[in-house]
Amino acid sequence: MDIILASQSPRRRELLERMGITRFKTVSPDIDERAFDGLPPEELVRRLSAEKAGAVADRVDDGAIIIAADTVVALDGTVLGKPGDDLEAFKMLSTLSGVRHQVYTGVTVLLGGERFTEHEVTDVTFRELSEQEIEQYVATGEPMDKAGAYGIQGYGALLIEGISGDYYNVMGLPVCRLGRMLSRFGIDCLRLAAGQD
Ligand SMILES: Cc1cn([C@H]2C[C@H](O)[C@@H](COP(=O)(O)OP(=O)(O)OP(=O)(O)O)O2)c(=O)[nH]c1=O
Repeated sequence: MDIILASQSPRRRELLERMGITRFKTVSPDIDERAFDGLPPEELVRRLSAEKAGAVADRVDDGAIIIAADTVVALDGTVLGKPGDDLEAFKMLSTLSGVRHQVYTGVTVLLGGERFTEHEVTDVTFRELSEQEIEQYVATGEPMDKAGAYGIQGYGALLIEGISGDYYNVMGLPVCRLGRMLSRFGIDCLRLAAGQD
C-alpha cells in the first residue's frame, strides 16, 4: 500500500523513517496555515493536520494512506507559531525563558473515506536565558522555520532543562501515537522494522 507523508518537513521525513517506514512519498500540503488563527492550540493542530491531509488527498490516488501533522508551541494557552523574523524569534524565546510551556502536535491518518485525527501534548521547560544567549541562539539561524522559535533536536537542546512526554512530539511527529494509529490501517511498524513484511 502506498504511504504518503503530506509534509515538506525534513524532521517528519526522518521520524517516519525511524519508525520503520522506509518506503513512502512526500507531497507538500498547500494550505493557508493562518486560516485558523485564534483557535485554541489543541483544536488548531487537529484542524491543520486534517486540512493538510485533505489537501493532499485531493491530488493523489484514492488507495494511498496519507499522514499529516501540525505542531505549535503554547504558553499559557497562547499559540506561538513560526517566527517571521529574528526580532520575533527573540521575543518568543524571551517569553519562554525560565518557564514551562506546551508543545502540541496534531496528526491525521487518512485512507479513502476513513480519517483519524489525534493530538499529543508535551511539556517543555526552558532554563533562564540571558539576552545575550537568546541573541546568540537566534544568530545560529535555527529558530526560523520552527514553531516557538527553537528546535529541541538542534542547539535548542542547550536551552531545555527538562521535558515531560513524547520527545518526538516536540520535533513534529508523535511517534508512539502515530504507530498505534497506523496499526488500525494494518501497518505494523515493528514488523516492518524487523523486515517481516
Ligand atoms: C518546537 C519545535 C518545532 N519544530 C518544528 C516542527 C515543524 O516542522 C515546525 C512547525 O511547523 P509545521 O507547520 O507543523 O510544519 P512545517 O511547515 O515545518 O511542515 P509541513 O506543514 O509541510 O508538514 O516546527 C522542530 O523541528 N523542533 C522543535 O523543537
